[in-house]
Amino acid sequence: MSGTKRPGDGLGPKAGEKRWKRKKIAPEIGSSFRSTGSHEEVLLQDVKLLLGEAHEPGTAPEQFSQVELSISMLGSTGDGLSISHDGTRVYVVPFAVPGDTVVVKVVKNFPSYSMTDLIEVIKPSKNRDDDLVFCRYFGRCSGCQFQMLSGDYQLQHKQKVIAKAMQNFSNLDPSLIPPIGGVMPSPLLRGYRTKLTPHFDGPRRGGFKEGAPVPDIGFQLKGRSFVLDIEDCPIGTDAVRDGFKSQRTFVKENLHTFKRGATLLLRETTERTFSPETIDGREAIRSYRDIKTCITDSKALVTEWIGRAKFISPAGSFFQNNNSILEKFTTFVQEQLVIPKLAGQDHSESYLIDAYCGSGLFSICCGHGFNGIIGVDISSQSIESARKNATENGIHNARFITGNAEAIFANIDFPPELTSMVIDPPRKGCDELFLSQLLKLGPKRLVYISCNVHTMARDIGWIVQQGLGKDYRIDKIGGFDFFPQTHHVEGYAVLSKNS
Ligand SMILES: C[S@@+](CC[C@H](N)C(=O)[O-])C[C@H]1O[C@@H](n2cnc3c(N)ncnc32)[C@H](O)[C@@H]1O
Repeated sequence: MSGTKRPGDGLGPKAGEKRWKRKKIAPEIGSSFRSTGSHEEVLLQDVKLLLGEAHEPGTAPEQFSQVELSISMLGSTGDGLSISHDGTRVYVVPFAVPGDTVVVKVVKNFPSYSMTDLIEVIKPSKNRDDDLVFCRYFGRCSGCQFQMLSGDYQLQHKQKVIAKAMQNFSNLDPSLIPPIGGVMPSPLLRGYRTKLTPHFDGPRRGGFKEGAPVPDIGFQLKGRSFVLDIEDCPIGTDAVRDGFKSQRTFVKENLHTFKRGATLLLRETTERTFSPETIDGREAIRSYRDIKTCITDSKALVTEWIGRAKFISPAGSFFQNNNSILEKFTTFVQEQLVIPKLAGQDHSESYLIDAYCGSGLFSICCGHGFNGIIGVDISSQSIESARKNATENGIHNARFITGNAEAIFANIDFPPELTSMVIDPPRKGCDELFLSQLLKLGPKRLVYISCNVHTMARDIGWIVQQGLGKDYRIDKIGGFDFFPQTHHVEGYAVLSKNS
């Protein structure tokens, strides 16, 4: 990519693609609010870090002007960041790496930073390796940000993102934050996503007429509000990629049946057939064969295996979508759930709370050996799957309830000193009602899992602060690379209640 001027061909929008994605106005530096962990808020923390606390925003560059910049930092939102020569403004440059010298076009100005399109890399960083890029849409699609970076570089960056999240969003004294652990790699760096949801826009009213041109079908163009036509996504598993191709054909052939734009569901399902093997007449390790296909009906059931655990759930319901890492991940979570005092002992006297349990991932993969389990999720469909999946996988002492996460506290009769709790909320994190009831109950061990390390930092900061650092201490923080090639990271934090 370096040294080549290719506007509209991998480095920026095509001619005419001027529409800037309409976004909520980003809160500016110094405003106070309960953090939401939004993209804008995270970006602003990085801007603040680069500019320092005391600064007067400098004059904004002219919109659509071109500027040459040196990239000094990779931000937590996955964009390269550069500071202006006078130190008063940050430029946000997609697909840029620290050490790159680039030419950018200014697209939109905010008081302290400017959003840009990358026009040209004139001197590539030693950290950039464009030969690693494996997708022809990279540089225009908003899905991946890091294909030009090695796997190790991505992991180290994500570890820094978690550290910065703790520093900027937890409100904790640094002495209360343990060193951030390394980010565990994903066995697959591409071809890992078991679910993709490409989409297309439709006419404002009246539906697609017979013979109407086929709309672009794909993912959002980076920094714009419209769809980039994508024929294939190599981040998806083979089954999902095949499904993508046939769904594109289906839409083209049946366009007139769509009243408006739509999101297509592509979700992998696995049919596993075992061939029993016997040694000396006794059944031994069973070999199996998997046939993987793509389901597109959100109500149809899909099957997924994690080690020996089998999960069946509706295709449209939530499930972690990098299967290749889930066995390693759930084994890790299981180890963290052991109450330290009980380590090495039979922990049949201990109990598990699975908050935001979905279709039962942690209750089932980590729940063997617990004396009792209770899970909660707002989705009745997921709870129905959790109940069936638990029974099918030999977990017979679990109860699952449908409701807001805090509803679980009225149903718990476990002794808190023998109770571990896994908390895996959606991106927005937990609300204070849930957290305050959690503190009141005081389970001995907490394992917080999140796909948004910023709301995770906010919530565990709150838990620790409420007890003035005396109730809960943070034992471990780190991450798993659920989403290689993207800026996302799955974070975890392990907390113990002081006795
Ligand atoms: C990140 S997913 C985790 C699901 C599950 N632990 C897993 O790993 O498969 C978050 C889950 O929280 C549920 N959820 C969202 N808001 C909730 C709320 N207010 N109370 C309870 N569950 C909620 C969603 O239905 C979803 O299943």
